[in-house]
Amino acid sequence: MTTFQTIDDLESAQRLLVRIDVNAPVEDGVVQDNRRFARHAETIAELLEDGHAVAVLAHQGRPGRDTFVTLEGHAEVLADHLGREVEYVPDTYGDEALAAVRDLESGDVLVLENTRMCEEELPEADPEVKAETEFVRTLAPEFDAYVNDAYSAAHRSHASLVGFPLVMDAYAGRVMETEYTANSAIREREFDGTVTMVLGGTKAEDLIPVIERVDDTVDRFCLGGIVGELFLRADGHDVGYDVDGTAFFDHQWDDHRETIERVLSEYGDRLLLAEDLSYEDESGERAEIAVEEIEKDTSYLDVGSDTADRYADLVRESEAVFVKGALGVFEDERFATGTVEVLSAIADTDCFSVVGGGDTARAVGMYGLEESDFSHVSVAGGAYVRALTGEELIGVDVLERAA
Ligand SMILES: Nc1ncnc2c1ncn2[C@@H]1O[C@H](COP(=O)(O)OP(=O)(O)O)[C@@H](O)[C@H]1O
Ligand SMILES: O=C(OP(=O)(O)O)[C@H](O)COP(=O)(O)O
Repeated sequence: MTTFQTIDDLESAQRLLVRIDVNAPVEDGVVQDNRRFARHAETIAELLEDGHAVAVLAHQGRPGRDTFVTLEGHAEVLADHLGREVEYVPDTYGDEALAAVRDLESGDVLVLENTRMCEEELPEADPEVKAETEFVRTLAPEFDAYVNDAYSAAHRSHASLVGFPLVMDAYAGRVMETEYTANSAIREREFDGTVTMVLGGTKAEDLIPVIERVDDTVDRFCLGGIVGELFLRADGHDVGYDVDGTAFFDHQWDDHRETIERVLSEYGDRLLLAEDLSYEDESGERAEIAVEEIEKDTSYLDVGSDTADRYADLVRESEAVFVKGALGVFEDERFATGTVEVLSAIADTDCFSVVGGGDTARAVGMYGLEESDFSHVSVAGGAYVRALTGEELIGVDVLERAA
């Protein structure tokens, strides 16, 4: 049961401001399609069929990262999924944006510029504060209603996610509704056998607090990716440092060192770290090294084969497996071993399984696995792991308040 209004409750032919989350990988400046586009395209198609006019709000990347780009490419990917023209305007709520919004007619869809290019979108603040921003105050009167479909960003208290429901009618889109229902239900399940959580990816800051909060439901954690390297650093290995200009490790280490060290010492054998890692050698080939021998100046891009085999064996013995984040840079086939071996092991068993993360979910399709091999493939990462712990999502909370 949802406690917010959904798009089923909308009157037809409205002017809608629709927040989606198509935050996606960017390679050489070009946005890559991921599962999020197809899922949100279904919501938008349904809205257009009902005669609504749709202006889309979304973010991409974080300021300062090379994935922080405009939404021009996103509009093209959405247009491919929808099979119709999608206008893009390089402005979010200035004169150009307002002119384009006023021209919208029933059945039209327009993508506004990356919300994170507006100063008032970030940083996080209370919904009441965000509702007072010029961003929200300028756009809200242009629309009949606001639809939030961005479940995967619902853990962020940013203007485009939490400001609008406080000042106008607000509804959940299909992705918001289905992801919320599926992820909330997971928490109610009980498992007789071993429950394994596989944690990787780049956003250690989202995962480290979760490890402690799911402590009583998860029997063991298999770590890889950036989060795994930070734990290896705490374990005394020369890894988990920013090298070659990366900005993944040091700030997350500074912010979470205490928790990482505490979890490492308290969890013992339940917390599994990589025993070998993989990197690119001088000839551009995948090479592997045992963690005892690793050197500080190398970028490690995947767990090694022994670690991948060990994690896959543990998955095969489990009754439930939760995955968030990739064990390596799976987008590059040379460093996909850890992620793909573990996902394949899950797909081959009939355990209850959830794979989460906008980027990680993409690995399922990229390497010939079927979504039907998993109990649930979530397009959300940080929001899904928070749902597992029963933590409230602020973006959902404001929709409930609006109802
Ligand atoms: N060792 C690593 N170095 C750099 N990137 C990594 C490493 N391991 C995993 N990744 C990256 O993590 C990304 C997925 O992590 P993240 O964005 O946190 O998760 P998601 O979007 O799936 O929630 C993948 O795109 C992968 O390339
Ligand atoms: O991709 C997202 O989260 P995820 O990687 O946890 O799935 C969301 O778009 C949130 O992005 P953010 O983590 O930069 O705030």
